[in-house]
Amino acid sequence: MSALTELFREWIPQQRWFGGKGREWADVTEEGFFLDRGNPVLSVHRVHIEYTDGVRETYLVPLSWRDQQADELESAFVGAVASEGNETFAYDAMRDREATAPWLIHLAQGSSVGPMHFSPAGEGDIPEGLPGDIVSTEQSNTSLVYGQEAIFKLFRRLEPGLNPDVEVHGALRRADNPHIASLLGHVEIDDPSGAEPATVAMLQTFVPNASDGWRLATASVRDLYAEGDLHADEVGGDFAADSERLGAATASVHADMAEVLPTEAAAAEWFTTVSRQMSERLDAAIEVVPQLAEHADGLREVYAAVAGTEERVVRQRVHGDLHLGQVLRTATGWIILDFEGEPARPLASRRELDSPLRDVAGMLRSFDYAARHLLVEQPEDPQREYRAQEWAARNRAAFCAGYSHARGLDPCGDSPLLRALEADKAVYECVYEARNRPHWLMIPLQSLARLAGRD
Ligand SMILES: Nc1ncnc2c1ncn2[C@@H]1O[C@H](COP(=O)(O)OP(=O)(O)O)[C@@H](O)[C@H]1O
Ligand SMILES: O=P(O)(O)O[C@H]1O[C@H](CO)[C@@H](O[C@H]2O[C@H](CO)[C@@H](O)[C@H](O)[C@H]2O)[C@H](O)[C@H]1O
Repeated sequence: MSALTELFREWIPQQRWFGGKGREWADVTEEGFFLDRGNPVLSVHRVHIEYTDGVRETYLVPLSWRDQQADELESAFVGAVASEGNETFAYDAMRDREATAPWLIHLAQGSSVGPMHFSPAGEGDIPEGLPGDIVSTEQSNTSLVYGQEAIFKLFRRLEPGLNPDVEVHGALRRADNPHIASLLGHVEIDDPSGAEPATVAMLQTFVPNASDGWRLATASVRDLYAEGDLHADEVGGDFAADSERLGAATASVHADMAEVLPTEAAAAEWFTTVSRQMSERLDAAIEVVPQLAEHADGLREVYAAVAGTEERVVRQRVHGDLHLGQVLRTATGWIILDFEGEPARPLASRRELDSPLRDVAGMLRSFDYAARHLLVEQPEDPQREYRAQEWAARNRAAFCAGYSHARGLDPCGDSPLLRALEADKAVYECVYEARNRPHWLMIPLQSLARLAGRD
């Protein structure tokens, strides 16, 4: 094994963006090239990991190289490598500000470097020459903000094919949708085995002076808890009007996606397939989170009800992982981000036509999350639990009303599919939390008691 792959074996599992947590590594190889030979030198590596369960994944890791250790970059240090008698020091290039300019310079020029191809969208200015600052929120990918003008998102896990984030943003821009940020360009890398190129990165206009929905919603919940006996509609930080606008923004995005991307009426087999897939996902999730087993019977009934449904659903492209952390509130309204779907799903399945209720369910789950997350670190308090539920119910209803007014169809009626999609999302969240934030596992687990019909 090369010195570099040894470093990756140590360093990658500790990175927030690494999706293979909890899996044992069987083998690792890497292939790299130089993207920029300036100071510092910038190299890009595709790291191919094979796990003992046979699954293979490829991650993208850009490194910056220095002749001496840089104290100010201590938290970005990956390791030292000896070459021809000298030691060079490798850093996480996304945290090394001096190594961030080449991405935009190449995008502005539309260059190709080795296997990597940079494509400007031809709309809006690319602020080349500026350094980028890493976005510090918890992320599946890694983003750099360039001078509050543009945001560059590096997709860490590579798969052949155009990333839906680039594809959908491009389509919604053509539809002139007001609830998205403009696409400024994207980057692809050739596949070594001749498959379609993988999308490496996306550049978008940065939305300044905005707050994300999670921050706003949880501030509203905090206000409610601070106010002794008042109800959600009586305290200053009521979020319902914003939830309603968010419902309308979601409906607008769905309507445009259905207009400019393919659609298809759902046939009976689709409901059967969705029901089976949910059950399979539950089986896999129980392996990771054994506590899910106590809800399994109830959940299987909820999923079985989907197979027999006669709902009229038009399948279309959807967001796929819509939650309060994916929406930004500006002075004028909501912007929806990150159309790449659930990061753990294979790319092909993230591009499949689906029910828009998948996104409605994601957002309904998120209201539940926002309401409950403060309870996790508190001793049990039935009064607060009641208020959390009240807050969630109020905002869920407002979101549905906003969606319904804007699209002329109520997404939240008594739908077996919606209930099953909510349960399926909560099962996904249990696995996500067990792997990334075990202290939050209780949030989706407690919701599952309700969704599986035990509460
Ligand atoms: N166009 C944008 N303008 C302003 N902030 C953005 C923009 N795009 C993303 N962000 C910020 O970056 C965070 C992560 O972006 P996101 O696309 O959701 O990445 P990930 O796929 O890693 O979750 C968002 O929660 C938001 O705070
Ligand atoms: O934003 P990502 O694409 O990285 O999505 C993943 O991480 C999310 C957490 O950051 C996770 O969302 C869950 O926690 C949110 C609060 O942090 C909450 O608003 C969501 O409702 C809940 O699902 C998401 O599931 C995961 O895919």
